[in-house]
Amino acid sequence: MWDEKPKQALKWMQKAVPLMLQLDISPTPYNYGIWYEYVSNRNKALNQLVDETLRKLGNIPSFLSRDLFHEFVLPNEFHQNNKNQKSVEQVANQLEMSSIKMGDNLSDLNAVISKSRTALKHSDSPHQLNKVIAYLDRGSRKALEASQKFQSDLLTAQKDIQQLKLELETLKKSLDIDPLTKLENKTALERHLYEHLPEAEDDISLLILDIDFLGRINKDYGQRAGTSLIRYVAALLETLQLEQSHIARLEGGTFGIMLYKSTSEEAHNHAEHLRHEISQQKIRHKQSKETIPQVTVSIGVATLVGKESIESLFTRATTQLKRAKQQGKNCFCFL
Ligand SMILES: Nc1nc2c(ncn2[C@@H]2O[C@H](COP(=O)(O)OP(=O)(O)OP(=O)(O)O)[C@@H](O)[C@H]2O)c(=O)[nH]1
Repeated sequence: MWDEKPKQALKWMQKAVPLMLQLDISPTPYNYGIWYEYVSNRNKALNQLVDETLRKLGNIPSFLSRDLFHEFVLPNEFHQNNKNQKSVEQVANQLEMSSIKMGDNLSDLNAVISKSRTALKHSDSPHQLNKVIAYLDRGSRKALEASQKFQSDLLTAQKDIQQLKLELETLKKSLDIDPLTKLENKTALERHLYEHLPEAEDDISLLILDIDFLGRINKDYGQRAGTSLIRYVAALLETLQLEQSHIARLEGGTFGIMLYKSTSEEAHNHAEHLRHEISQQKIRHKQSKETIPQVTVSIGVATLVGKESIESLFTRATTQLKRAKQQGKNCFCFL
């Protein structure tokens, strides 16, 4: 996508934008990049993935746009600047050098063996035979040393590869974690929802839970107290977590809870359970030791229906949360 002529670039852009509008694709920088590349039709793997995802899900989820963009659209130079990419390249280069050396040493050993064979045909005295044996001995010892060195290079490469794998895993995880509460973030929750979508049979629910009057708590007790409260609620939600569920902090004092393999009735019961448990907490302000007036939450619940999109599920749960707030808070609403 980086070195075509302006006329060609304009042509592709003019093709990409109407297609995005037609398919109702959000106009994000990631999506522009992906659809530009898509209409250029030069990356079969990308086009296949996009077509398949559209067929299955009806749109391209935001986390997937990001992944596709990084995998297919970013220029190679970017990847080469990437630290992990560089480390992998280094390991591959070292392995390549070791294997070339090992190849050379094996060819040397082959030459020694073949020369020894020829010499053997003409060796009719113990003295000559001794010379051939000594020659073979030297050759095989050299090959043995080379193979030991190769083995140790392989072990080092294995260690480096394991380390890189760990680093990548940690990096991947950190992208999905909310630093404030250590719960997962919205991207991770969306990922879980999309993962469960193919087998969903109206048994996925989304609860959006929001701490009531957080602004007032911030004002009365200070921002730090408000933030501690967010962490407190996060920890409590984790302890009350159902087995088949995922919890994430979406933003501020708002959390998303996805329940899978549970009926809408179970989702309503869980929402009520969470609301009740939180309202029963006696929370003290750390500095003044004063008990904070009852902390409550409002919850919006929506259960996935038919071929509904995740975006629509979020919208419906948010609408229900708004209703709960309007109905006086400390309650849950569903549709
Ligand atoms: N302490 C703290 N406050 C935050 C954080 N993120 C957002 N907020 C605050 O949370 C408050 C949320 O305000 P609103 O959405 O108006 O809601 P509210 O005051 O909780 O009132 P209701 O939701 O209507 O009950 C705002 O004052 C934000 O500044 C955070 O990380 N820490």
